[in-house]
Amino acid sequence: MSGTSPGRTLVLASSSPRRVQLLGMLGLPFIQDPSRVEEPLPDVPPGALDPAAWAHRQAVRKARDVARRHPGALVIAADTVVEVDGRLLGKPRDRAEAVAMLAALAGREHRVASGVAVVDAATGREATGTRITRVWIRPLTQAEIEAYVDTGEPMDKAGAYAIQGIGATLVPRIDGCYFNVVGLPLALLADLLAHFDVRVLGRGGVAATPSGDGRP
Ligand SMILES: Cc1cn([C@H]2C[C@H](O)[C@@H](COP(=O)(O)OP(=O)(O)OP(=O)(O)O)O2)c(=O)[nH]c1=O
Repeated sequence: MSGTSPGRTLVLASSSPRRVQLLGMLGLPFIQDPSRVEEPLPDVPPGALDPAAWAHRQAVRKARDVARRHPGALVIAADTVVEVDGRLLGKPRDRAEAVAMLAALAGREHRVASGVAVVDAATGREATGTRITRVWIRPLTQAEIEAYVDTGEPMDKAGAYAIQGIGATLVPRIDGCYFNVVGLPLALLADLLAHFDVRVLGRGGVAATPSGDGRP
């Protein structure tokens, strides 16, 4: 068992199978306990919400919520939103919304913002951060959009696509962390965990030192 201090429980505050899989890749033992406190995106004019600030706020809310149930644990939460033309896109509510989101993203670049929060339930100490990845989606015909929505893949994904699935065929290019798009930026997470002396590669393997609160 690499990394965690003896007796320290790591809790992933997420219902996302992608986040479970990504955290599992790091080889740190953890348990899953999803939070239900995520706020719906408010209906505000374009540009009114900063995507990274929104994702950060939701990640902190989720982590604090679950930390209350796990005294002594280190709790990890994340949140992911897509931003295009100053509008934030979460998960589509229905098929029509998924089609509209994909039409808005087709043939251009957009941004994916994820916030990550690690909360020490024993002390209340928090390490948090955000990452933004630029993603290009190729031009799509209406028939392609409908066919993609028919696969069912878009429905539980921010922006109505999954870069890790069939959606990979829509994305010719990204600039930034791939794992950020899937929902859990692993390089950032490793830096945040190091603030609590949890090291993916063992002592000295992660650059950050366990000082400061890790805020961006
Ligand atoms: C853009 C994109 C998003 N997503 C997913 C990641 C997130 O699971 C989801 C965004 O929704 P979130 O609200 O961030 O997360 P969630 O509700 O799925 O899970 P939880 O709050 O319990 O942690 O979109 C992909 O899987 N692939 C992609 O390419």
